[in-house]
Amino acid sequence: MTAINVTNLHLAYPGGAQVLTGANLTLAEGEILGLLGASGSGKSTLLRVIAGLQHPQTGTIEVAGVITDDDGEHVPPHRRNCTMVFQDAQLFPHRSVAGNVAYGLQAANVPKPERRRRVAEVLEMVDIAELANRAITELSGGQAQRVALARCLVIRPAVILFDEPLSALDRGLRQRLAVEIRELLKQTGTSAIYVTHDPAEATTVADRIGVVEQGSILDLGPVSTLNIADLSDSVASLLGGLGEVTGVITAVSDESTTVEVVEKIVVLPGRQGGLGDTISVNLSR
Ligand SMILES: Nc1ncnc2c1ncn2[C@@H]1O[C@H](COP(=O)(O)OP(=O)(O)OP(=O)(O)O)[C@@H](O)[C@H]1O
Repeated sequence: MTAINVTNLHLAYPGGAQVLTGANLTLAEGEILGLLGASGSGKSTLLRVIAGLQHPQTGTIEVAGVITDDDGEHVPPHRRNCTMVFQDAQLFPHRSVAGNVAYGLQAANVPKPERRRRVAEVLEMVDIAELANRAITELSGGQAQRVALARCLVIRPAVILFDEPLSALDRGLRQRLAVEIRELLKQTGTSAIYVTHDPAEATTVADRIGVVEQGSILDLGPVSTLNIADLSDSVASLLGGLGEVTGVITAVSDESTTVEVVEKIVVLPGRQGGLGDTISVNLSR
């Protein structure tokens, strides 16, 4: 079974340009897709459509084996086997941390003892057990995103849709949380689409990278085989720009090497050096 199947999606805002023009996407069970794209390319729109918060004009969407959109028929958001994490967390300000996390279980009439057990378990997983009774207004940005993630994980959805969840946080925290989010998704077998502007974050979290361009989704394939030399200029620029650059390696694995060049991030295929090494990269073709 596939986690998500999107076929030939079209969407235009009233009075606006066509945003999605025949977008196709397949996400395997347990897979994480990192989605990049220029500002205004339609990344948020795509996630909102998959979540059921907006309806496409035409096209078919299937989430965890269930058709959710087809020919004017739409399954409401709360009946889809997917949830969404937003940039600004969107927590309920009048509920405590535990109250926010319990919300989805209450709505699903999960009995109180099981609710308590599952909330405690997931707060432990995202490493904020000690914040259970804390007011939402007293949380840092990073803590708020941990609560938002816990609120999704607790209902055990097949798919989580992330819309720039870490972009309000500073780079160091962003890299750390990106690693944790990947671990949690893999540990729970949850599939995900992860929208971000930051290519380093995308390659840290995702198995595969896609780009939203001109209304459709371009699949760049697995992170381990990403090669900037194969990409068009517009896509390469999303991954860090062109030309000769020198920078410091900030993340390295057998699959990819991330180089930070002042405020620019470049992702290279394979292992190209050690953490903290200075490296020169020629991105011209
Ligand atoms: N409610 C709306 N009404 C009209 N146009 C909209 C609406 N929401 C988004 N748009 C337009 O649709 C296009 C796609 O927007 P969307 O927010 O999906 O892009 P995005 O890739 O997520 O952008 P960003 O990276 O800046 O968040 C943009 O041109 C935007 O101005």
